[in-house]
Amino acid sequence: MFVRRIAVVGTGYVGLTTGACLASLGHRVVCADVDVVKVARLRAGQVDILEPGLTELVGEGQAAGRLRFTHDLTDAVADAEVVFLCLPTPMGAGGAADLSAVESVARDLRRVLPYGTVVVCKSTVPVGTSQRVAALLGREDVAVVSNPEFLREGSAVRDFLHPDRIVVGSDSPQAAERVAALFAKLGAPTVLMDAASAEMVKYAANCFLAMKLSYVNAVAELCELVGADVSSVTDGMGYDRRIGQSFLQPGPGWGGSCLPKDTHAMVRIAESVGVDFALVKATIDTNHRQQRRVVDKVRDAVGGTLAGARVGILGLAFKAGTNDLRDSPALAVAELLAFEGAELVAYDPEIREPLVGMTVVDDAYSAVRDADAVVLLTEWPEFRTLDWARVAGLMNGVLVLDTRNHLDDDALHRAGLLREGLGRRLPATAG
Ligand SMILES: NC(=O)C1=CN([C@@H]2O[C@H](COP(=O)(O)OP(=O)(O)OC[C@H]3O[C@@H](n4cnc5c(N)ncnc54)[C@H](O)[C@@H]3O)[C@@H](O)[C@H]2O)C=CC1
Ligand SMILES: O=C(O)[C@H]1O[C@H](OP(=O)(O)OP(=O)(O)OC[C@H]2O[C@@H](n3ccc(=O)[nH]c3=O)[C@H](O)[C@@H]2O)[C@H](O)[C@@H](O)[C@@H]1O
Repeated sequence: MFVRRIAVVGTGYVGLTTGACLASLGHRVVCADVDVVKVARLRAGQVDILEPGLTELVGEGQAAGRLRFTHDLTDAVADAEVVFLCLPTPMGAGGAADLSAVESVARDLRRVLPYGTVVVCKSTVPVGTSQRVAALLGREDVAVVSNPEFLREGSAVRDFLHPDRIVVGSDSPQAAERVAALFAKLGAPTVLMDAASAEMVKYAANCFLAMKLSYVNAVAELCELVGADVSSVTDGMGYDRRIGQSFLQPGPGWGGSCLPKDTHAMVRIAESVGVDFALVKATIDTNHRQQRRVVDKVRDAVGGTLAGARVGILGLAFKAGTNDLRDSPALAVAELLAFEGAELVAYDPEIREPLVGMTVVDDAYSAVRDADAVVLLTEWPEFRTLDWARVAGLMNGVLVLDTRNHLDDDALHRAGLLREGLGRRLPATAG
């Protein structure tokens, strides 16, 4: 394998994982970030995001002299052969992706890139961005490649090192080959295509995943009404290999730093070419409906009005295994509950920071104390093994709304609690 000199711009979930993993594959990597505090912490080996294996890889890379951090872009790219852009592309005005970070770095790179560098856009960006980056770079000698990233938070390193596929798109086949070669050691299926298609793959994949989840949440609602059990339904569906078992778990709505923004961006991409992407719009609407359904259930549980009701919240992160709160459905539900006057006490094993509209406490038992109802919003394993008799003794009410179908019915029932999951009928009696 060729060892390449690589620069990675942006050291968030994607950039840090990319940098540390490429260094672990033997490449020489310099990571740049505008956040000087983050750079200083990374130099000291301190990784602030919860990603198994990442701290170790950062330490090993630095110790081996293959991984370095800087806040100086010029320094980072000084002798780079390939430069990865792993910059944020948050939801901007009207739902479109905000490309300001990508564009500003492209402008800055114009004068400092060594001759013949390949610039790789790993950020999720609308079709045409590679061309836009090429125009901003304004360098005939520099090729631009789209290499969308498919890792999930909480398993970023594993996903990066064992990807289902690698997508590399460029209007320069040589540049695409050069980028694909960086990952050769991973032995993953590599799909080469033009830049526009690669940019589209990322949105098409994330929107498909979101659509699958909204579909299953809508099926869960129907199951409640017709008396079916969504777990059995998805089990029965999932054995069909065309459907698959994964990504069929109902929840309080899907969230996170990407599915929400990418579905909105897709709607805007479609609008920009005169298409009304009704399917993706319905996917987003169904997600909001799911969050409201959770609130309706909590309201019912506390006697029809949330004003003055005390609600214990278990879980705030957008899914288990991460401390990321960006676009967390738990926060969306909490906001709706607070809007109706509920008093919220929340616990999440990985969140300690104070949050507006609720009291964040240090343990689950403090969260459920005096609660008229408890709602589980993130599927942390530790919630399965709570002492439910203790919970029952602390609570004021008896209902635990389990929006992740994560808890053991019998354990709660034995403690005299009423557990309501999603997508199944309410148990008739509590103990
Ligand atoms: N978080 C995820 O699981 C995934 C994210 N993506 C995409 O990857 C891109 C990056 O996402 P994340 O890593 O989650 O973002 P992030 O917010 O975790 O990290 C972005 C980093 O870029 C830095 N930054 C911002 N402006 C900069 C500039 N001008 N120069 C240098 N550094 C700068 C920030 O300080 C931050 O450290 C986005 O387009 C996202 O949609 C793609 C796949 C997975
Ligand atoms: O572009 C991105 O940033 C990434 O977005 C998602 O990854 P991630 O945001 O880490 O989270 P997921 O594991 O996909 O979960 C998203 C949301 O769906 C929910 N979910 C997921 C699976 C499921 O069966 N049910 C369910 O409700 C999760 O709780 C979470 O709120 C995609 O899975 C990644 O492939 C993609 O790279």
